Amino acid sequence: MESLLNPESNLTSLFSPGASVAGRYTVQRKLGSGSFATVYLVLDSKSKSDEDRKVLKRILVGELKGDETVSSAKEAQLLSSLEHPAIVHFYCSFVELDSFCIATEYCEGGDLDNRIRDRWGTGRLFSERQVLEWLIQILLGVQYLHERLILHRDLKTKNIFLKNGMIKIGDFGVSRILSGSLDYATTFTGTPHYMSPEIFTCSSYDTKSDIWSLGCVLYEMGALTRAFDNQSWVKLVHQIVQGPSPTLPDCFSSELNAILQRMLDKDPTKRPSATETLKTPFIEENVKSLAFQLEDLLDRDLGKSCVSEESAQIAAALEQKVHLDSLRAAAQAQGLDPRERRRLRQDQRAERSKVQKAVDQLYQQSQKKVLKSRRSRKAQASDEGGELGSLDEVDQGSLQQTSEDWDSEGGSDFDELEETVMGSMLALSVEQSCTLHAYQNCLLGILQTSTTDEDQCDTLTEASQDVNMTMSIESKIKHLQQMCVEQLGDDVFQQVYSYLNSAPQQHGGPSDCENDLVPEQLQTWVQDPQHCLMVQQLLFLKEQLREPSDLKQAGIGTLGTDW
Ligand SMILES: Nc1ncnc2c1ncn2[C@@H]1O[C@H](COP(=O)(O)OP(=O)(O)OP(=O)(O)O)[C@@H](O)[C@H]1O
Repeated sequence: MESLLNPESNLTSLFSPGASVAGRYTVQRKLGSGSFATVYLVLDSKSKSDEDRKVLKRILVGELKGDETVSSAKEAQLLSSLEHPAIVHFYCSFVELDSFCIATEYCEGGDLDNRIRDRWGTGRLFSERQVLEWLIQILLGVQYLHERLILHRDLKTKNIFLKNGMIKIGDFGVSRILSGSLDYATTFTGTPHYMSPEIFTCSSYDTKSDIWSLGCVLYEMGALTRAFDNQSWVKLVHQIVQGPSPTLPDCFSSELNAILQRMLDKDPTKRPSATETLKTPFIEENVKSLAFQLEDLLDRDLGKSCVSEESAQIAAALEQKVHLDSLRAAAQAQGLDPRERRRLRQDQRAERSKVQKAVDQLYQQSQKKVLKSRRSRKAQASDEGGELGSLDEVDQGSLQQTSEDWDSEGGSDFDELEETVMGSMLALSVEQSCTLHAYQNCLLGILQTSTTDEDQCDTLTEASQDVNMTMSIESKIKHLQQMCVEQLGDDVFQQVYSYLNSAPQQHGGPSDCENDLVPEQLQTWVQDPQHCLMVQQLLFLKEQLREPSDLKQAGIGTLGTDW
C-alpha cells in the first residue's frame, strides 16, 4: 500500500491557537475537520467591517503549479463577488506553504447537522413552521446561486449553517475552487447520502441534482434522520436509484410532503427548480407570512431603537439639569429670606414640569417616526407593484391571523420552543437588522416574480459551464484512499481494507446488497460506520476499474464519472 499524506502531521503548529497566518489572521481555535479540510476560527486584524471573527479553511494540497494557482484565484474572485444573506460570505483564498486557505464568514450557530443531532435525544421534532422558515431561506440561497449559473454540488445539512438564527449556505466554494485545478482534490465529499440518482446512472449534474440534495435536507429537517441511509454502500446506491422516496412524519402537512416528493423525483426533469418551489402556492403563502413577520420584527426593532435613543438623550439632559438645579439652589438658598426661597421652589417646580412636557413630546415624536417609517416601507412595497400591492392591504389584524396560523400548525409532536430570530424579543444588532432587511428584500422579490419570467437559466448543466468536473477513476481512487487513511489511520485502514477485500460476499464488501450491518469484527476496529462505507466505496471503484461490466450485473447501471 503506498504511503499517503497525513494532513494533521505537518504544519499543525502553524495553525495552533495564537498563531498568526498570512500576517493578518490570529488563530483562536480549531472548529473541526472534514473530508479534506481543517477549519479554524480566526480573528482578522485587517477586517474592513465590524466582523473580525472569520473562518479559515485549510486544505493540504502539496505544491501547486503556477497555472493551478491562477485558476483557483479566478474561481475565488467569482465567489467573493457573491452577496446574499443566505450564502456564507467568501472573503478570499491564498496559499500558505503547502496549504490552500479560504477565509469565509463565521456562523456562530454551527451547522444544521449538529442542530438536528442535538434533537435526537429529545424525541421532539422541529415545528413545521421552523422547517418551512429554514427551507425558504435555503431555497432563496440556492435560487441566487442557480441564477448565476453556479451549482452547489454538495448541499447537505453539514454545509448549511446558522448565524443569528438565520440560514447561511456554505462550502460550495471549496469544491469549485479545487475541482478545476488540483489533481486529487475532487467534488467527491465522502457522503453519498445526498447524491442524486443521475449521478450514479449517468454522468450529468445540473441544478436539479442540487434540488434532489435539498429534498434530502428537507426530509432530514423534518424527520431528524437521513432520507437515504444504509451502511452498505451498494445498498445505499440502490435505495437512491431505485428505492421509494421517504415521506415526512404524519404531523407534517400534506402540502409540504408533496413538495418533498417532487424534489425527490427520480427523474430530474420532473423536479421543480428553486424558483418554481418558491412559487408553489403553499410555499408562496409562507413566503408572504415570513415577509410580514420580518416586517413586524423590523418595525418593532426600529421602535425599540428609536425610543431607546431618545430616552438616552432625555435622560442625559435631565441629569444635567438636575445637577445644575441643585448647584444653583444651594448657592441661592444661602442668602435668601423665606419668601424668596418659596418663589425659588415654585420656579423649580415649573421648570420640572417643562422638562416633563419635553420628555412626553420627544416620546411622541419617536412613536411618529416609527409609524412614518412603517408607512413609507409599505408605500414603497406598493409602488414596486405586482403582488406587493396585496401586502399593503393586509392590516395588523391579518398579520396576527397569519402568525396564529403558523403557531397552530405546531402539533403535539413538535417542540414549541421558538428557535428563530423571528421569536426574539431582544433588540436586534445592526448586523442582524441588515441581514433581516436583506432577507425581507429577497422575500418581496419572490412575491414580485411571476412564474412566467422565472429562471430560464435554471436548467443549466454543469457541462455548459466552463468548469471541468470530470475526474478520472484513478484520481478518485487516490483521493478516496487518502481520505480513508486520514480518517482511520494507516493500520486500521489496512485491516479493514483486507478484511472487506478478502471475502466481499460475506463481509459487506462492494458486491454485497443484503447485509446492512457492519460485521462485528469491523466494529472492533471502526467506531463510525461511515468510515466502512468509504472503504466499501474504494473497493467498489477499484472493482469498477478492473471490470466495469460487473457493475451492471449488480443492478446499478453505468456508474457516472462525475461524482
Ligand atoms: N463558516 C463556518 N462557520 C462556523 N463553523 C464552520 C464554518 N465552516 C465550517 N465550520 C465547522 O467546521 C467543522 C469542519 O467543517 P468542514 O466543512 O471542513 O467539514 P464537514 O462539513 O464537517 O465535512 P465535509 O468536509 O465532509 O463536508 C464543522 O464542524 C463545521 O460545522
